[in-house]
Amino acid sequence: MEDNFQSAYQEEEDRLNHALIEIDSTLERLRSTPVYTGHEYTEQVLEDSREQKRKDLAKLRQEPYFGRLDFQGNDEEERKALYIGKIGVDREQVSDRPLVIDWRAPVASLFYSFTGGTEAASYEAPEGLIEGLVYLKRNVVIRKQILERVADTYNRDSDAPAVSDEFLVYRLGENKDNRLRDIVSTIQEEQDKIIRAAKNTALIIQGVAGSGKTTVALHRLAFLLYQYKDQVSAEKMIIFAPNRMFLDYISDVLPELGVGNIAQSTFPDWAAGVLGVTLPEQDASETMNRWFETAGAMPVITEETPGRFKGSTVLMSVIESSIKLLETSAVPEGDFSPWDGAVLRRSMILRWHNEEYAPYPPAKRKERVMARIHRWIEMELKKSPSAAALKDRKKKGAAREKAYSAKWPKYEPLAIYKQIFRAAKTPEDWPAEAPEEIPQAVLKETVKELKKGILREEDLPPLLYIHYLLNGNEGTERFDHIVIDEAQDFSPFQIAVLDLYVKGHSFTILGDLSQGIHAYKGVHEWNEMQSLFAGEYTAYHALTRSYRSTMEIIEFANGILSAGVGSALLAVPVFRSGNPVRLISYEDAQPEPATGGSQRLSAVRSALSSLSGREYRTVAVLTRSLREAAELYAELAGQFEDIHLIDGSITEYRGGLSVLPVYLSKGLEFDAVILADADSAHYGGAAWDAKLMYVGCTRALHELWLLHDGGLPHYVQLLGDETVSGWPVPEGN
Ligand SMILES: Nc1ncnc2c1ncn2[C@@H]1O[C@H](COP(=O)(O)OP(=O)(O)OP(=O)(O)O)[C@@H](O)[C@H]1O
Repeated sequence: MEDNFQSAYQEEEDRLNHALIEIDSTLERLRSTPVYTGHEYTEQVLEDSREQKRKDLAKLRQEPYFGRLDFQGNDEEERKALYIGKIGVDREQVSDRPLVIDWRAPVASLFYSFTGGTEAASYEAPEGLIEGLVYLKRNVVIRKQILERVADTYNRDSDAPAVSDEFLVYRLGENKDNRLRDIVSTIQEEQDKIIRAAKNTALIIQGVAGSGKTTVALHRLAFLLYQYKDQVSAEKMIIFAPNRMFLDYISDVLPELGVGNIAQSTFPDWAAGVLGVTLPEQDASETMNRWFETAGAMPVITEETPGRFKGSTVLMSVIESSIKLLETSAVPEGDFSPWDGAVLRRSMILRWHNEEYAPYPPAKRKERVMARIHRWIEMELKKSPSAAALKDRKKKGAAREKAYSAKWPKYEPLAIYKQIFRAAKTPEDWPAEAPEEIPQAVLKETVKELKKGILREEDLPPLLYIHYLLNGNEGTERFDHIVIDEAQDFSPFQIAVLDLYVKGHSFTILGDLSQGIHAYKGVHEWNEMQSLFAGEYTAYHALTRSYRSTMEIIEFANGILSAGVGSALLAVPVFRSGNPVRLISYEDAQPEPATGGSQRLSAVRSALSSLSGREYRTVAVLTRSLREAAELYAELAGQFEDIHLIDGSITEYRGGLSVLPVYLSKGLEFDAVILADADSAHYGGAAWDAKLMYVGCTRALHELWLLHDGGLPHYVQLLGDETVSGWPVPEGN
């Protein structure tokens, strides 16, 4: 075995040295080719491709590839060793096998989809299905041109021809820094299917915590840009994520994959841009803080909860019919007369409005009709008998034209939204009552808030929809692809509106219903979103393996889900074992006795000292509410270095020690997590509380400690080997 390993290592080292020599000589030749600066188009294109290659090779020199796949197609005479890297590089002779194959190339899919066994494997190539045998799947770790590791995850000639998880487990065991990273060397089969799925489909992905949803979505964008180069461009893709700090956290992955310029935004920021309005900061919204503040504070959620109703397609239909009503009665009553003696019949104006300009959306239609009226006035003016009459008519005409225009409905989204809820004066020919589909409670609350000028996140999809119905999507280019992360917090209405701004329903929608802590506005079942699309335009995938946390943490978190939520969406761990989850009561005797402050504070301090003293790069203290996080941070700040409070306004994730409320930790991960206040006084018995605790626990990669006052919620269960109680015995005892 040792000998095999030595020879494999030697073989790869030789291959690496050859590859580096080849890369260097190509690079040198390209660098010595004079840069073309002339105006000849073909030469410019050639220069662009040379420049791209210079850049690719310079990047590739450090880490040319990460994998090797030995494959022999049924039609081929011998097996080939294919080296797979982040960037593909062809050899000088096009007929030669590429030096490095891009991980997104069709043949590279075998590296990910092959699951072992002796049977033939196949992949889809442009020329059709290619079948053959895989002989070897090998991971190589190269850092700064040095071969650090060689691991065979499959070898047809060995006794156990199954793909092993060993290399994956090694990768998962590493400590993480403060950024999400690419996973090209260890993409798993279930993830690969999503990454390579066809473009014009609304993909809906339910993935357990830590199943790689965010990571997969980013790799999928890189794949789409490669596979559909002529149809999509990075500038026309967008990622929606829950907050600006999260966007910062994921911001390194795409550049690592060689992809730039993809827009990243939160939904409110993007919506505000389209609507041309400025919104107040959403995150610290009073509702959220009120609900997250204490156990059991969450009201019962029904279809009449404002967030749920405003996110429903019922409101969408109400808006549609309201705008139709407005449109049919848009042309003011009576003929138009710019001055006495000149009359433009209403029937003519109606003809322009209802027939000639019918294809335009209402606001544009009004613009066209008014422009036509203006031209008519100018023609009429030419008939003026004298200069004095002309002057007088011009003045009168302008005033009456303005007055006539003012009689049209006000085609402005907020004004119409207010009118639909009857929070503003409605046109005379609208029914006096608000549409009966709007529940009374929603009506009352919305009217109150709109009158005070308060706009909430859930008001944005209706406003955008009104904007779209009035103006079309003129001025806003349609996206080639939209990614929605944490999609369980999105509403069907949001997706339906976004569908108006994307070509071919090209969506990647990812989320986890078990993490639906914003259920007062988000979806409760994926079908609410899937049913928006015709069957052939949508597909559903489930990711069930969790890659983030150790087995102990996953089993523990699964316990919370099944006992607290009754959910069947449990995570399957990768076999990576770590320390047991630790449950520590404030009363437990501490390794270092308290030095002032409450027992609780002293327990948090001890836990933090103990965990930050280990080799972990990121440690988080999670509280139930923002207020508690701020208070704890104030107590801890003087004692610990590199400690940060994360509140809703933070835009940059700095790593180190973080103190934050659980609901803001969604999507992030930390080497170690301390859940402060993991007791029933903070986490009540409701499913929602259990979900919140589940989110907190699943942020941990290697270590999870729960501190409590002795009263644990019913869903926190002491499992056999996966949990221990009390403080760890100090080293040396
Ligand atoms: N195939 C893989 N190989 C190595 N690491 C992986 C793989 N898939 C996921 N990971 C790692 O697992 C962790 C979780 O990934 P990610 O944050 O994308 O998951 P998620 O499903 O979005 O999680 P959550 O819903 O809990 O926020 C990351 O550290 C990621 O690098």
